[in-house]
Amino acid sequence: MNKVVLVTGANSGIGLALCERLLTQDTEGVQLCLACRNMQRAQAARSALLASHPTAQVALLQMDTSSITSVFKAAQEIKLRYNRLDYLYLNAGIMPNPQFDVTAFFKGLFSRKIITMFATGEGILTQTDRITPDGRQEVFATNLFGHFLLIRELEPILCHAGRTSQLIWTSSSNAHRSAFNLEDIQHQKGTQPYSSSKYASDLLSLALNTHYNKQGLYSSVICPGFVMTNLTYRILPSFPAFLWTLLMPIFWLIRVFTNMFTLTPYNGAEALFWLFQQKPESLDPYAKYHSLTSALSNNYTQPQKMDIDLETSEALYEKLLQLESEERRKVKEKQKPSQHFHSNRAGPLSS
Ligand SMILES: NC(=O)C1=CN([C@@H]2O[C@H](COP(=O)(O)OP(=O)(O)OC[C@H]3O[C@@H](n4cnc5c(N)ncnc54)[C@H](OP(=O)(O)O)[C@@H]3O)[C@@H](O)[C@H]2O)C=CC1
Ligand SMILES: CC(C)CCC[C@@H](C)[C@H]1CC[C@H]2C3=C(CC[C@]12C)[C@@]1(C)CCC(=O)C[C@@H]1CC3
Repeated sequence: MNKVVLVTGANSGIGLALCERLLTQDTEGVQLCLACRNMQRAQAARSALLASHPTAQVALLQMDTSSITSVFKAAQEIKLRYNRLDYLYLNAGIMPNPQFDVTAFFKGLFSRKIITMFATGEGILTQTDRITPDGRQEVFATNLFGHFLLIRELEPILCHAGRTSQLIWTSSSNAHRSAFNLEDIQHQKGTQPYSSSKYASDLLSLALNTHYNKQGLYSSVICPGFVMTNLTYRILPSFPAFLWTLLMPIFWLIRVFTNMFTLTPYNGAEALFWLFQQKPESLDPYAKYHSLTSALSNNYTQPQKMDIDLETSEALYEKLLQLESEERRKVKEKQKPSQHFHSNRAGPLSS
């Protein structure tokens, strides 16, 4: 039977490269669903995939992970379209208003931390977050919470007796414990919402394994390395695309010192693709699976233990469940006046 695979943020970068790789491996064997916020960009991605794989099954779904209503609506639509979901790639992500600290970068160049700086971006990047119309921090809502709600809504088609399903998070080497605070999970106070959201996804993946493995649902985390995509181009907005291209020889040279410079979306998608081929029961819930590219341009996937613990992951999970209840309550409140007219119809969010 065809595997049903849903990818969020599938219209560009690493998400799109993953779709291309999945179809190249087995065009007829997968039913792809590209979940994107912008349908024009989604259409363009679908056309590109069909151009190289004309017989492939590629469906589109509108979903903005930063919007609670959009996530609930998309989840309803998914449950109508599919009665099983084998792989859910939680890949959509943003790093808004990045600020690149040039002084810290030059200091880093002459310090012992130079390799870590290039591999993780640690110490040289901050961001200014925004508030969504739902009143949540945008980075938290987009990268983490929208995905959490989606998983919770899709539980009936992800958890099936006698078979397994996989959740696969695109995390980052930029995920740091120091950027995350259990008392401020949305990162309202700090200047590293991106790092915080990615560390939270590492923790959440562990908690999801704790709560769902017995129902056949497994969660894993990957790091794509440093990849040239829309997200990274925006880090230096005054830097035109051709200058990035001119820097490529330097980046290839850096690969000699860190294999995290995967650079292309194809290479960055290596671990996402590798996990597709693994038995989920054999995976380590404490490991982050890294896409790596050697100096000779060979791609491979390597697990690395994450700096996470069960207690913090459970505490985060509890807080997310609380936020989820709040959101469900708000949605029910909004639905109340119309219930008067549709009293016998179960609403899409009645679960
Ligand atoms: N590039 C890198 O070096 C690294 C990237 N990552 C992670 O990889 C993932 C993919 O990013 P990458 O391919 O690099 O960058 P891209 O910007 O190319 O891809 C991000 C994707 O997420 C989508 N997206 C953003 N916000 C939303 C939203 N609110 N709702 C739905 N979709 C949304 C984007 O859609 P749209 O086109 O409409 O903006 C786009 O399709 C992200 O999670 C990122 O954090 C992790 C480590 C390193
Ligand atoms: C010569 C200079 C202009 C080179 C500047 C390089 C930096 C902009 C990059 C070096 C390491 C990169 C990196 C990221 C962003 C860009 C760098 C800081 C990420 C933080 C992007 C998002 C991630 O999730 C992890 C990346 C780690 C490495």
